[in-house]
Parts: sequence; structure tokens; C-alpha cells
Amino acid sequence: MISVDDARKLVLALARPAGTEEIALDQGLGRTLVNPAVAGLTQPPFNASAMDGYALRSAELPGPLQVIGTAAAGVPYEGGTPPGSAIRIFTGAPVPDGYDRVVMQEIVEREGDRITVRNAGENLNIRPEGNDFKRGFEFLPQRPLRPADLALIAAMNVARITVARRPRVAILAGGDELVPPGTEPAPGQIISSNDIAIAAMAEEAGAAPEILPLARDTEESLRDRFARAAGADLIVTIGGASVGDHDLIAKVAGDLGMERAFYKLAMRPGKPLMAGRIGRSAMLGLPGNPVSAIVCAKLFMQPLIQAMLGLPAGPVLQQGRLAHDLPPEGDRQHYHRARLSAGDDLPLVDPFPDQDSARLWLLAQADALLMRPAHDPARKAGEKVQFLML
Ligand SMILES: Nc1nc2c(c(=O)[nH]1)N[C@H]1C(S)=C(S)[C@@H](COP(=O)(O)OP(=O)(O)OC[C@H]3O[C@@H](n4cnc5c(N)ncnc54)[C@H](O)[C@@H]3O)O[C@H]1N2
Ligand code: MOO
Repeated sequence: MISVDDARKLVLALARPAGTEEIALDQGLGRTLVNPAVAGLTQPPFNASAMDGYALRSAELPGPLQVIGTAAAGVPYEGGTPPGSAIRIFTGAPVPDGYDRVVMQEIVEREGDRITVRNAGENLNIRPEGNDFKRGFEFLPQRPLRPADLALIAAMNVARITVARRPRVAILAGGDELVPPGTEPAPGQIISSNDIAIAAMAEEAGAAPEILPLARDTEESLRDRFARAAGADLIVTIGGASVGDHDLIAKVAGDLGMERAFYKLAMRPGKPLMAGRIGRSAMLGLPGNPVSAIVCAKLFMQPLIQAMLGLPAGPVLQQGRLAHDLPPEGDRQHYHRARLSAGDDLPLVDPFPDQDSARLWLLAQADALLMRPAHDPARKAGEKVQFLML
């Protein structure tokens, strides 16, 4: 069995770039820019008023000053700025060159067309031209685009963006015991839940998932599903990865020419994970136990998708402190489902006493996975530990 770190390197090496496509900016949420967005203009394009009030010269305060015109957003003041003058101005309006300050109307005394300002304070209330960005500014965040990124790119006057194509992920769950949610299970059957979770995790990472119809425990059924998955950037199988008589994934994938990168790793849960390539597609064979499948997807499938998108591959280990004592760890790197709470310096990590890899309710209550290396000695409450956010 190989280590989790070695397995991760082999999985990331399976990534081929997803390719690119051009899309409208309003379709860009969660997508990954591959070419920088380049600002077509300077923002703000002029010295802009940050307040509703009066534009004037600091040197002439406290006045009185004569109000000789008005500037509003979209309607600049075109006149001169003679000594002793001010103009009425509104937020977002260009400040004429002759003035160096805007005062809020709340602190201005006005009588007819004359104003006096006794306590103007420090703030000039002018946003200088180009203080956000200048024409030619380039933006290329190394993460999926967020709403504020879309606003920035729009303000840069860019309407279409080039993004990484969403990798196509075919999800192949199988087992004679499985029926889809909403179906009445016959004796011995259970509801298939893994495919829903794994598709959601693929989507979360930026891929376009497709859930294939549940496969039966026959080579013929699995071959049919693999044929439907052909052409996907990534094929993710779920279940049938272990050593039982019905665990056929390795056999069928092998018959189809899978080049195996590894099978089985020193990890808990998730020991029977398999990875490799079939034709054009990368392939991950996740174990069937629901928690094992989800933990493996977090540690291997999502990073692989991120690598295909050209993004730094997560997840990032964080530091916390143990909430209670733990016995020594076994011979596999162990990811414990755990709750987080606020601690004095670092978050407190409280692993559940029951770590059964089939219990989804426990996983749904977990905030994090506490990571313990293989052969980690017994640990005391308060010791530093590493965890992943779920
Ligand atoms: N003799 C051994 N038995 C097992 C070993 C072992 O080393 N020797 N490893 C155990 C470990 S660890 C795991 S994990 C499981 C993984 O087995 P498979 O990947 O072959 O998964 P299945 O046998 O197909 O299913 C396991 C379990 O999960 C349920 N399942 C499967 N698919 C789904 C789904 N889509 N939705 C919900 N639940 C699913 C399935 O019904 C089984 O209960 O093997 C251990 N055994
Ligand atoms: O490693 Mo299995 O994945 O314990 O449940």
C-alpha cells in the first residue's frame, strides 16, 4: 500500500488541461479565468466626489464662498473655478481641476448662494482618477471567480472572458443492492446516495458531472456504463473496489485497458481507492462505503479537477488543538470526522467517538476531518493537530 502523499502525486499526474472556452461575463460565477482580463479603461476615469456636498479649495476655508454651479454623476460641471467659488456636487460626479476638496453638505452652512464651512476635518472626499485600477491593468485570480470578481471585470469594461472548460466527469455507481432515491427498496436493497454526493462535489470543484444509470454487479452492465462514459475527462466509479466476489471494477477496468497508477493506499477510510487512465479519461475508483467515497473525493477527486482547471490543488491543512485525548493511531493515515469550536488561539478539534465509514449522519454533523498520520502516538487534549475543512 502506498502513502496518501504518494497517491496524491500520482493522482495529480493524471490531470490533462481541460481546454478553454469564451463565455459571457454573466455566466462566469465559479469559472476559472485562463487569460487575464485586461482593463479597457481607468477607474475612476476622473477625480470623483465621494460625497454629496460642495467642491471647493482647502486654502479658502472656512469661506464664505460663492456657489457658482452644479456637478452630478454623469453631468460634469463645465465652467471655471474663480477665487472664492465653490460648486454644488453629488457623489460620483467629476471634481473640477480647480478644486481640491469636497465637504459633506451636513457640515456646510448655506445662505442663498453663499456657504461657510467651519470644521471641514481631514478628509478630502475625492477618489483620485485611477485609484482602483488603470487602463491595461490585468486580473487573473488563481481561484474560481466570485461575485465581486465579476463586478471588477465588468468595471474593467470586459464583457466576455476566456475560462477553463468544465471537465466532464462521468459518475458510475453500481451494485445489485442499489436503487435511486424515491424508489421503494426490495428486501436487501438500499438507496444509492454516493453518486449524488460525488456529483455535487465534482460540481463544487468546477466540473460538469453526469450521473450514469446505476450499474448491476455484472461485467456486462459495467462494460455498458464504461462505454457511456467514454470521452469524459474523468470517470469516477463508486463501489466494487474491494476484494469481494462482486467487486468487479478492477477486473472490468483492466479488461478495458486501464493503465493503473495505484490500487490501495494506507488511508482510513478509503483503503481500496484505485486510480489510473482509461483511454482519454483519467479514472478514480472510489470505495463504496459512503464516508470513504466522500473523503476520497475530497482528498483526490476535487484536487484532480482543480489541476485540470489549472488551479492550485487543495485541500489545505489547517492547525487546531485537540479537544480530548486520543489513543495511538494504526498503520493508515486516518481522517476522523470532527466538530470544530472556537479555542483560545486555534480552533478546537473534537473527533467523534464513532468513526464508522458508513454513517452519513455523523459525516453531516462534522465540520472538519482531523488528519492523523499512520503510527501517530497517543495524543493529549490541547496538543496541536492538523485538520481539513469539510
Ligand atoms: N475482506 C475485506 N473486506 C473489505 C475490505 C477489505 O480490505 N477486506 N475493505 C473494506 C473497506 S475499507 C471498504 S471501504 C469497503 C469498500 O468496498 P467496495 O468499494 O468494494 O464497495 P462495495 O462493497 O460495493 O460497497 C461497500 C458498502 O457501500 C455501500 N454502497 C456502495 N455504493 C453505494 C452507493 N452508491 N450509495 C450508497 N451506498 C453504497 C454498499 O451497499 C456497501 O454497504 O470494503 C470493505 N470490505
Ligand atoms: O477504508 Mo474503508 O474505506 O474503511 O471504509
